Amino acid sequence: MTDIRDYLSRRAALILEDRSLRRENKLLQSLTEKEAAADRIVRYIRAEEAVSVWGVEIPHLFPGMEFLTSKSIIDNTKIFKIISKMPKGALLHIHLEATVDKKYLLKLALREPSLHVRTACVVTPGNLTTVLPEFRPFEEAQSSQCTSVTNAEYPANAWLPLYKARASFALGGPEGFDRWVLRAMSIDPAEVYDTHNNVPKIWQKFKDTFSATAGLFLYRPIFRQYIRRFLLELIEDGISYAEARIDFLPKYMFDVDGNENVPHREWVWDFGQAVNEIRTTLEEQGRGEEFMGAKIIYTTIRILPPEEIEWYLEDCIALKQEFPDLIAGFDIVGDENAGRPLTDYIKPLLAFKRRVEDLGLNLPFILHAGETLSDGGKADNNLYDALLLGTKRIGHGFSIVKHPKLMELCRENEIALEVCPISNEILGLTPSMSMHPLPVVLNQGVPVTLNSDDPSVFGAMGLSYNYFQVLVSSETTGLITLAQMARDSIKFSTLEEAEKRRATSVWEKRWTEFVEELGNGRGLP
Ligand SMILES: O=c1[nH]cnc2c1ncn2[C@@H]1O[C@H](CO)[C@@H](O)[C@H]1O
Repeated sequence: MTDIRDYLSRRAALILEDRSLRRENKLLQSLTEKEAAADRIVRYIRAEEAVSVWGVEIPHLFPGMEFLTSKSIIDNTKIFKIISKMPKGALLHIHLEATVDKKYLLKLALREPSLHVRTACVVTPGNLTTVLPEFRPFEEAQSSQCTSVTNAEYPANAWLPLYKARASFALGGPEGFDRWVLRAMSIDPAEVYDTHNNVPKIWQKFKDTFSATAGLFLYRPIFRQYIRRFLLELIEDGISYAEARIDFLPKYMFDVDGNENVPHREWVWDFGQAVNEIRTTLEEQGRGEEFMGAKIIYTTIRILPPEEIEWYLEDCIALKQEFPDLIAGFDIVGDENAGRPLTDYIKPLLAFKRRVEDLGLNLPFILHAGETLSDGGKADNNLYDALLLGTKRIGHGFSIVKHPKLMELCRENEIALEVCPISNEILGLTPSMSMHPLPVVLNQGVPVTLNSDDPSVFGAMGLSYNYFQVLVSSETTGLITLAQMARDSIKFSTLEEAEKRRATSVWEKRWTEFVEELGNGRGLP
């Protein structure tokens, strides 16, 4: 092979062969002119911004770098503005407790006179960043001789009315109180990249954000408004359907009377009500096509002793029977490195599978697995169990690239990965998107959907930031790859076939409008 033309054609053939498993390959062979133009435009702008935005040496920037230090830069890029307008299909991996903007959540809380707050010790300048607020409602205001958690006389764990504790907060007044609470409910760059820069430490902080939020989230008047806001936030970012994981480990939430007595069926009921209301509102505005609804993936946490999981599995089945359109599947969540592996639960999980089959329910496992750096450890091995248990999709599957056989299984049996790029970076699995295993998975032809996991904790609202990080960190990946993932998000959802057809055709219509706008320049920032 010494002839240059011969060399170049063999080179092109080799590249084509190398990429032949990629799922967008078929699409690429049959692009409309407008799609091809939109793809070229995005590639052009990306290349230009790789130099003008990300080519700066001091401070060292690069596309796909740490999210929290680059977010304000991302916000101002043309690529981000374009991606924000793209229709995204379905969002299949999101933990409801970590979705709604925390400032909005705090605003909701401050409107609730029955809410109280407490801390495990006096809050001081020295412990401000580590002491967590805990919230809960009481029917009658609780009184204490002391009105402030910052007062040296504050008795540990004494409940104070929220508005009093806020007004009397000595470390910056009400604004200081808000800063303290918001900080406890989210993660900041100094924690991710400095004080908590490894997996166990950042998981500790991550779990604290859920503890700080729990008392607000699990208060019914807030819960109801929270779900509405969650749905509106999705729709705002071009997402038309979601399967949200909810942690059902607490058996009750607090009701408006301050009693902890609202059972799970009421949570699901409230969720369904919110979905219906948002649907009606959008239909009234002539925007009905933007929203196909939302479902719940029932989850419990991998700290649960195996003998206790049966109650939750039965609970999940009962909820599915009562709300067949709202319960999408079952999962066990939490830190896979620290918590129990799936093997601890095999017996009850197999029994659940049999029960579900006998009852003729459509209630699949949709399991977290392989969200880890380990190779052959218990968290990595969860992948074997998730697949053997017949998981419909895999939550994360970060470590699957170490297992060619498992990738083959996912490809052959069409088991999609729910990839959460920003989550993986912030939770310490990769220093940047350039090191993320996503390209390996894509090149192996494994179906992938992109997801946000815990957007309000990571400060990455919607899906656009995750789409952005993926698009800018690979030159193979283009707009058409993202389109494939968006299509796949509908295909691998638990929607019924007829609903999928409808969702896909609406998506196609919005996609066509999107590429046309890009092609004719109107959609350009
Ligand atoms: O990326 C994740 N992997 C595993 N568990 C998670 C992740 N994000 C959130 N949670 C867990 O989900 C529960 C709330 O639904 C929380 O317990 C949180 O730790």
